[in-house]
Amino acid sequence: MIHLQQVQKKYDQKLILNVPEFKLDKGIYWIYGLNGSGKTTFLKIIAGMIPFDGEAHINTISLKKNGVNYRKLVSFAEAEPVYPSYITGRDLVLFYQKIRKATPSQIDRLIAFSGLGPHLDNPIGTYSSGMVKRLSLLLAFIGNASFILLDEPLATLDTEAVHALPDLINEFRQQYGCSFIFSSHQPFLSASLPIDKNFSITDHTIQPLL
Ligand SMILES: Nc1ncnc2c1ncn2[C@@H]1O[C@H](COP(=O)(O)OP(=O)(O)OP(=O)(O)O)[C@@H](O)[C@H]1O
Repeated sequence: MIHLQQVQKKYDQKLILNVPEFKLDKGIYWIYGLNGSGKTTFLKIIAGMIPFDGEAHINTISLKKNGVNYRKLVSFAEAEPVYPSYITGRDLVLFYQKIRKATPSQIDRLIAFSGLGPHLDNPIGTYSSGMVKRLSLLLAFIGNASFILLDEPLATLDTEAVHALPDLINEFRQQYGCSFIFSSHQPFLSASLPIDKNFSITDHTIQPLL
């Protein structure tokens, strides 16, 4: 379970998010919101990637008191991922595999999903934007995170990858018990997945959509 308490985020004294209390059990969740409403900020707070006021727990582990163990429970794929141009896709995959203790069979499955096999030994600077996006999704799924956060996961993906992603999500949900939170403006995923609850970010806070 994710539990946020008294969370506030400001940039330059400007309030972006104010979430007094937020709880999320296992499941698949969708976050809507206009451009600039705070979806990415919200996901980055849960991922432990940006400073904020308040507290976040996953399964009783505190981000602020035990950040190392907290971050083992959560994985995040950026909307617009950027990597150093000179390292290869395989460098990153092997790094993630090592630190997240992923099995070779899981890595093989994710490389197959990504379709990047023939390109993995090339520097990321030679990848197209869709290939970089596929790599970022591959990396987010490595290991056994309790929550996988996908920010605009369909952006720049071709139709083949768009159709492969729901299968991967369902597989990881069943095989590893992963939960997912998406932010997306594109409706395809919500039609292809059993979404447990939709949320909307408006007026700096997050509310369930009825
Ligand atoms: N590093 C930053 N410095 C200053 N302001 C920021 C920063 N990051 C985000 N913001 C501001 O915070 C607000 C929320 O941004 P965020 O990226 O979370 O929105 P979003 O809902 O994900 O938008 P989009 O749908 O366009 O991706 C915006 O007003 C944005 O300008």
